[in-house]
Parts: sequence; C-alpha cells; structure tokens
Amino acid sequence: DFSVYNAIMKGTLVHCLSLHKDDFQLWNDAIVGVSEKGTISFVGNGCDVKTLSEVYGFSVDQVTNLGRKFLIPGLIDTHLHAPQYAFTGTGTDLPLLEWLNRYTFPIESKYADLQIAEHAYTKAVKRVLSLGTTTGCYYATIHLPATKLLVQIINQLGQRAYVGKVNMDRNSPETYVESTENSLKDTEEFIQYCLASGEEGKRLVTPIITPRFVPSCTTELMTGLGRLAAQYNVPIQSHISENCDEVKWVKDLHPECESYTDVYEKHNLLNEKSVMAHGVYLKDEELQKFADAGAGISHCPTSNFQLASGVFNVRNALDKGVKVGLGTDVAGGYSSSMWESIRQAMNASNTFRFGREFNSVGYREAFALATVGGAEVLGLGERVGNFWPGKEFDALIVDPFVEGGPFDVFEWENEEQIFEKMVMMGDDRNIESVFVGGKLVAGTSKV
Ligand SMILES: O=c1[nH]c(=O)c2nc[nH]c2[nH]1
Repeated sequence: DFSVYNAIMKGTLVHCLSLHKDDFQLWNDAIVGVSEKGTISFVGNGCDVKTLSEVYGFSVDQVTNLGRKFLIPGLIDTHLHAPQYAFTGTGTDLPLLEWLNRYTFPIESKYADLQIAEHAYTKAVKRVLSLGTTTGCYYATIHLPATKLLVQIINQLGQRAYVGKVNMDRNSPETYVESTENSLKDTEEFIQYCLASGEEGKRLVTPIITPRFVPSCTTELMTGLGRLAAQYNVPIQSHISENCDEVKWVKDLHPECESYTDVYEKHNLLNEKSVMAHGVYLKDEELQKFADAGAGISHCPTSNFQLASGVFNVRNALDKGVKVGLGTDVAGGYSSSMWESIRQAMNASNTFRFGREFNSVGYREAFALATVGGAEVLGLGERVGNFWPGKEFDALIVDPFVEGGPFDVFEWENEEQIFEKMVMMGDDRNIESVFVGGKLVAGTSKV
C-alpha cells in the first residue's frame, strides 16, 4: 500500500486554475507538499526551497526530485459506461438507436451474472486508472447486485467515482427492462448502500441517479427519480440530444414539452447537480436553461464521431456560461483514454472553424476541460481538478522521456512543447504513477 502522505515533490507542475486559457500554469521547478491526509498542503517555487522548508517545517533532503517529469492533476471522465468497456473498439458501424439494440443492450443484460460483472468491471476500472483517470462518472446496468459490486471494486481499487444504477422501464428489450416500481425501489436501496459506505467527504463513491435517457423512462419513473434526487440530495446523470433520430423520438414521446431539456426540467432532473451527456443538438434556448439551472454537459467527442452522432460546439456552450467537462463515453467512444477525448475535443472544435476565424479549443483548454472542467461539472471543484492547496492530491506523475514511449523529445524543445506532445501523443506508457487522495492506485512510485 503506497502513498505520498507527508511527502514533498519537486518537478514541472502543469494545471489549470479555470477553463480560461490564461489560467493554464506550467511551472518548472515547482514544489508540492502533500499532507498526512493526502491533501495538497502547499505549492511553491522550487527556487525558494529553503524558505519553503522553514515556513512549512520540512527538511530540504526530504524533497523527492522528479527531475523533468510532470506533475499534473488526475483526469476526470464525466461519462463512461462500465459494462460497455468489454466491447470498446467494436460495433463501430451503427448509429445510436440501432447500436443500442444490436450491441449495447444484449451486453448490458449479461450483468445479471455477477461473475461476468466482477471480471469485466475489474478490468474496466484498472484500465481507466492506468490511463490516468482518477475520477470516473459511471453508468452501471439496471441490475442492483452488479451495481453494488461495481462500487466495491472501485473502492478496492481506490478510484474516486460517481456510480449510477441505470433506470429503464419502457422501449427496452424484454430481457433488459424493469418495472417502474422495482426501478425506484432498487435505486433507493442503491443510494442508501453507497451513502452507508463511508462518511461524507471521505467516501470515494457517490451514488448518482441515472435515468438512461428519456425514451427508456416513463413519466412516472422520471418523476420518482426526481423525487429521490431531492430527498437524498444526490447528483443526476442522463443523456440528452445526442442524435437526430433520438431527438425526434423524444419530441414524439413528449409533445407536451417544449424541448428535450424541458422534459428533464419538468421532471426535476435538471439542476446544479445534473450531468447530461452529449447535448450535440441543444438549441441556444436550451443551453440557456442549462446555464440558469447550473447543470453541466459531458462532452464526449470520441463517441460523437464514432456513432456519427454530430459535433457538439463547446465554444458556444462555454460562451453561454454552461459548465462543460469531457467524457470518453466508453463504448460509444472507441477509447477509454481521456487523452483521446482531449484530442477529439480539439478536433470537434476545429470543425466549427473550417474556413472561418480561429476560435477553436486548443490543447490548453482541452486539458482544462478534462481536469477543472470535469471537477466543476461533477460538483467536485472544491476537492479536485488542480493543485490548489487544500484539495485532494489526485495526481499523475508523467514521464515524457520514458524508454520506448510513444513520442520523442528533442534537446531544443521547451517544457511547454514537451507537455503539448504529451497531450497530443502520450499514453499510459508515460504515466508513471497515479494517485487518488495521496494513495498510489496505479503505476509505480519512486516518491
Ligand atoms: O452514447 C450513448 N450510450 C448509451 O449507452 C446510451 N443510452 C442512451 N443513450 C445513449 N448514448
């Protein structure tokens, strides 16, 4: 059991104080102190190590020198489906609604079997941790026992997470559907199970209410889930406006509502604790409702490209004051790597400037979306996302010079260029250590 409690590290620190591109900070020779609780006690300039050692009461030889390795915040995946991990990178030939019926529902229905769940969930969580995802916002399946098991696995492996038991009581296959009553009962039991697993503030896993999307939930179910969300003061996640056929279907199902956003709003499922995935086809008035409600969007560009859903305009949403984070959306997304999501977010944003003024999300902003952006969307802005003192030490040690790594570094390149290469070309070979709350959860630590 390795940890960096009570440790002091010197290295190149890269993080973002906010989503604004001027709030990107890269400090050569930074010093980061981690408390005995695994939180960040201070951040300073390595040139002042002597003064810092007097102020914070450590001895200079206690400092671990990481050399030219980077110290960066852990990545935050605001949308992924744990049961779909097993078929990531396959089933790339169908649009959303056909893809759900052909590939997704048959696989998810297998998680009634706890052996399958244990095997696949363990692989999924280990994989995303090794890629540097320190917080994941997960969908499980409709099955209560397997969803509880996912919580246990995440707790054992030490990841920070939101986990939702999926709710589906209409328009679903016979083998993968539940009654409204059972759906609500199991959801409440799941919430209580998670909340009982540890004290607020110390628990790694938070329960999240998870109506799959409007087409698979009746009004009665959505109303009940809105009530549970309020009663237990827990977050909510769902999908919204991902694909044209889906948007049209929701319009047909709910002629009484003005928009897709309005359906969630009318069922008390749109508030400052909501994380809605995709939002590709949201109209400006709907984005305004998001901004007014303080609801967040999980932008999942890898998935939007793979399922040919459409392209979300991040810049427009940010300009409207909407909170945005990034998600892999495994397995709509072909990669469980948040590094891929960062790159695809840049590509997605570039499509809006073909032949026009340069206004895309660059690598600094995309990195910010994957860290501070995700933290805000999940309501964890006070606890994770960057190296602000007092926050949890959810961090990665990244080695851009690793033997056999995915890119080369040249003598004339400066630290920012090297970091840019990491963002654009890096992978788990470069990730030496992954810490959650100061605890080593993947990789090896030489600290
Ligand atoms: O990308 C997606 N993945 C899913 O599993 C899903 N369910 C509803 N809508 C969805 N979109």
